[in-house]
Amino acid sequence: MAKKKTTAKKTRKKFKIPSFKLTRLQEVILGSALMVFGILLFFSFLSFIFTWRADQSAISELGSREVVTQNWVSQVGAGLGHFFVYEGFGLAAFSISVLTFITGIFLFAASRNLFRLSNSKLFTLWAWGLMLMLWLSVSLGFFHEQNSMLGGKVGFELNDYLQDYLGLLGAILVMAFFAVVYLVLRLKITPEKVSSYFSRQAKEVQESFDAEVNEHQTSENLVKESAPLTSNLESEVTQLEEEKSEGNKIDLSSKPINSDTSNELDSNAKSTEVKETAPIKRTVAPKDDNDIGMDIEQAPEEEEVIDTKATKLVEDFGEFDPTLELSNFQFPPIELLKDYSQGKTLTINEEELQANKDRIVETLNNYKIGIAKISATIGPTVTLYEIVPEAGVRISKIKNLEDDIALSLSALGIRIIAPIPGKGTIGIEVPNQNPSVVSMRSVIASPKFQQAEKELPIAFGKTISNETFVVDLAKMPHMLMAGATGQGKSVGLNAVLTSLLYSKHPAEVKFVLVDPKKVELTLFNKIERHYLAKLPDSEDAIITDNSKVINTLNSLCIEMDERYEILKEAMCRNIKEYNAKFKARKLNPANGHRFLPYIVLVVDEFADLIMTAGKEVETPIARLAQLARAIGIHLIIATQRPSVNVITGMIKANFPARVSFRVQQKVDSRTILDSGGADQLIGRGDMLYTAGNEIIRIQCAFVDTPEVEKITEFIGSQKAYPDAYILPEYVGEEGGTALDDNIDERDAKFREAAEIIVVAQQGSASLLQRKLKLGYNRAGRIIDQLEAAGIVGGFEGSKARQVLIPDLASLEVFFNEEENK
Ligand SMILES: Nc1ncnc2c1ncn2[C@@H]1O[C@H](COP(=O)(O)OP(=O)(O)OP(=O)(O)O)[C@@H](O)[C@H]1O
Repeated sequence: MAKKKTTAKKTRKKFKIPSFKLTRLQEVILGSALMVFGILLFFSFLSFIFTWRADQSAISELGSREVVTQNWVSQVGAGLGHFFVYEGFGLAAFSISVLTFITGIFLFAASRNLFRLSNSKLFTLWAWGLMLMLWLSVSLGFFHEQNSMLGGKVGFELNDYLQDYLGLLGAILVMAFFAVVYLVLRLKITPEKVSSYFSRQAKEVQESFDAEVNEHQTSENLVKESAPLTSNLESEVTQLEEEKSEGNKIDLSSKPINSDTSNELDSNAKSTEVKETAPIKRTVAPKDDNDIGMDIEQAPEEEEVIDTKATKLVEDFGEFDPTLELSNFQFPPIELLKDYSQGKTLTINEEELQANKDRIVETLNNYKIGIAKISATIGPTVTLYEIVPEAGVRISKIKNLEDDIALSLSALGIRIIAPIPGKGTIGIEVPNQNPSVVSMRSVIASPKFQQAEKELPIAFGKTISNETFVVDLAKMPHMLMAGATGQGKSVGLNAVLTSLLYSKHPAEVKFVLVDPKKVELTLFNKIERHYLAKLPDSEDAIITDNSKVINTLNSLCIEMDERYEILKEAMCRNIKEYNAKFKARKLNPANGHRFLPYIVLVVDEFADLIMTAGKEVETPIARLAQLARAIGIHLIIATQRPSVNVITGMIKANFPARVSFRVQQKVDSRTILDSGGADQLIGRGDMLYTAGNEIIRIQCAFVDTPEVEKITEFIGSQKAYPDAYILPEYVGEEGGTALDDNIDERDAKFREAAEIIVVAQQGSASLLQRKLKLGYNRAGRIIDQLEAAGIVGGFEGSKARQVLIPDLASLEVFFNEEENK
């Protein structure tokens, strides 16, 4: 599925429909011209059908004023008809007039808003329209004998050609095959759909038939049943009279005159009422005179309701497509990224390898460690030498000598892994003399990234064995990133963001960017209305002011709570399940359900933030980190100073994925990775990654500022949402307080809110949120104020509050009284 998606995406990237930029005036003029031309074509063709014989002789002389033609559009009509219908496609040529007319309307009526016909859709319309025309023309070619006009010359010739090679039967089969292809690809008609359509139709017919029959039967039964009742009575009365006259004693109780009949009548009436669930009844007759009969009643199987509302909605409208609003969004093409390797592959310097090997063997020999085998894996920046020590050498010995060996090899960036987990060998990583740059382009283009079946795929770079390293941010679920200044942290953050820009539609992911340095992430301003999220009323989506960060973090906490609430209501455990359910139209948007994009919070310079805001940021960050994974909020926090007062225990415990570029001291490395090694890195994107278990050395992909600029410009120049993704409003401690009925301190939208609540007779904050487009907090505060004013009742748990004012007129009276107080 995901593979299909990527291939589709690839084709979309490769094939670009040329976009002609016309001014609105040009569009109107061109649109009208095409509409007129379409109509002209239509009438030319139509009249050509009737007048072609009469005009045939004039065709060769067209152009001169003296020529008289019968065609309604005169010489032009005769010429067009001759060209398109006679010489061309026969009756199928009408498609051209229709397509031309539609294109005209599209341009004339400002297209997008009225007809939702984008350039690409128009292109598809033409392509399919022309193919259909060709098919029709060739198919009508079968009837050439009867009327040569039907398929036109093209239809006839192609049909003839097919028949020469395939015979009549073969040609018919081929045309039938193309018809099937058209139905399946264009109209999306599959055998399943056809059969489900017919079974639905059959069911409907059956139901209406049943209903009619039952109606009929009820009335008939009533008539029939009343007849035996009267005849029974009559016969019984005569019998009684006879018996009386005969002087016999009569036991009236033995013959309940009408109990049977009335029962039957009852049951008949009932059977029509409960038509669908009526049990199946039958009677087993007695075998002989001594036996008694038995009535058997069998309950019918309950009907399965397959046609639920959701499946019907999906059948009618297809799955919900979150990308529909920006359906023409084009992912940035790979060409925007620079290829730093310029086609060069990793070159192996034999001499360097040999020299390093000799030094390793010699150094280890100095410590009396014999080597049985040594092998090398060449990576982009470092080469891993894997050593199998001679039998009897204890690994702990090598581990203890780690620092000494590193010192003896005396090169920056040496890291000793003793043993390599799962291998039982010892690894020594030695930096290459000529490290190669891992370009972002190479990792984005790699199949590993393109085919990654991940929610939020991040292509970090390449591992030591030169494999592209792709991880899923959604699984991490949060990441800490550390590194001394100038070691590649900002490039790393850009690589993360670029990966997401190349893989996720704006509807699927939103970024909250916090950049106290004010310069690192500013480039992303251009994609504000596509990919960024911000607080309501804030001007810039990228947060550079530390005081605003607190509001944003708290707002994210509110978003988190809201998301949990709607997930609970939808009975989903996580965002993936929820979105799948929403796409399948099982959740009603009228109940506050919506497609939830992932939110990625990126904080650069976290140390700075902690220093200025301390607990105020730490608490919401820790809360988000603890709880936000299931509802699709993921945090990436970067810092230069990975000291314990910045990366506190609480934060560390909730960030299992850690990335470290080169740090100054071993202690920093320990703080971030819980082990040394990051102090031994060589910088320039050389990094260690851990998700809790083993530590992987990666060369981070390099993406330069101009590349990011090009990508953001490409995205920013496309049609965008009207605004950035708006986060819930958060009002700090200083905001209004609850239950104080101070008229002056009431919210500006108090009155409007009161009217909404009274009209709906439902005191719920979410109703206000929806109708007034407010944040959760503000809506909640208004509800509290409404309670204080006596318009709504008290909190009633999960139920909506009671509304104490019955209608708008009473509300008006209420406000008037309040004013006069
Ligand atoms: N992956 C990489 N490959 C090659 N060179 C890199 C890579 N990452 C960074 N560099 C080099 O290192 C320089 C500094 O990188 P970067 O700006 O990311 O550092 P930083 O850690 O963010 O520094 P600061 O914290 O001061 O902003 C870059 O300009 C680039 O030349």
